[in-house]
Amino acid sequence: MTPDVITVTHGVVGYDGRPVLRDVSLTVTAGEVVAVLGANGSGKSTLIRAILGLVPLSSGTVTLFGRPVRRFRQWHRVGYVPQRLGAGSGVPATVAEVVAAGRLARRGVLRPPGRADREAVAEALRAVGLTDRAKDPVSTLSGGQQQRTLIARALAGQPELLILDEPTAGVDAASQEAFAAALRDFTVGGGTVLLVAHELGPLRPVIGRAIVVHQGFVAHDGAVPEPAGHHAAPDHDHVHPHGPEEPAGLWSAS
Ligand SMILES: Nc1ncnc2c1ncn2[C@@H]1O[C@H](COP(=O)(O)OP(=O)(O)OP(=O)(O)O)[C@@H](O)[C@H]1O
Repeated sequence: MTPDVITVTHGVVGYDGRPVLRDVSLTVTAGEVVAVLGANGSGKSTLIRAILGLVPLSSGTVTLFGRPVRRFRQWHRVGYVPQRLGAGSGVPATVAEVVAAGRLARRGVLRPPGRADREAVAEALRAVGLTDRAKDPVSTLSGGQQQRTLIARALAGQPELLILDEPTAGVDAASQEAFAAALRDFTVGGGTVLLVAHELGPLRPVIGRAIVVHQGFVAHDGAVPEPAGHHAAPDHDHVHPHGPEEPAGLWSAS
């Protein structure tokens, strides 16, 4: 049996007493690439942050690699790319330095980087197509390239699970393609991915399953739904996971 990497069981999360996730259950198993979809404010980032133990559940449970997230200590097994961090703004660090920071959880701050660290950084830069920019200050990169730098930083830690919050939002097409290729390599190596997305674009072929969050519940868990405008396609399988009040346009009803 494929081991469970993430489980959420009847997860409830609220801010200031206002419920955001009302009753969410899901399981992600090793080697899956799962997209979390849903309208703005539906709770996608909150779900990701609850999975990482960054926001507390008011009820329910989360496990990572079979351990309750509260007691999870093996953070080197997880790579996290938060939403719109902005690696570059005002930071004089080079691309290679930012990516090398992704090794810290593995080697600790006191030990100087060794050959394995240097190789992991080089491999992560290659995976996202930024090898030729390694020595450039991050601030000189485009927004998409900065986002790729953050993804490389997560990859450099050689995690088993990658969690990414809107990794391709506002990212140029070339960076989206590079990211899709990096994800494919990561999963070929046995990695598991959970990512939040608004539009899948070039990521679409890499995604194996979609979870649609709607009004604090999982409205759909299964095949990747087609976005609006694809209903006439001959292979359209009529997956309509959205609720009746969901605004049209993202994963719209026909
Ligand atoms: N730290 C917080 N404190 C209070 N309310 C919050 C906090 N974080 C998020 N919220 C609220 O919770 C709801 C869900 O937010 P969340 O960021 O999880 O949604 P999302 O689906 O990721 O949205 P988007 O697609 O716009 O990024 C929103 O109404 C948001 O305003």
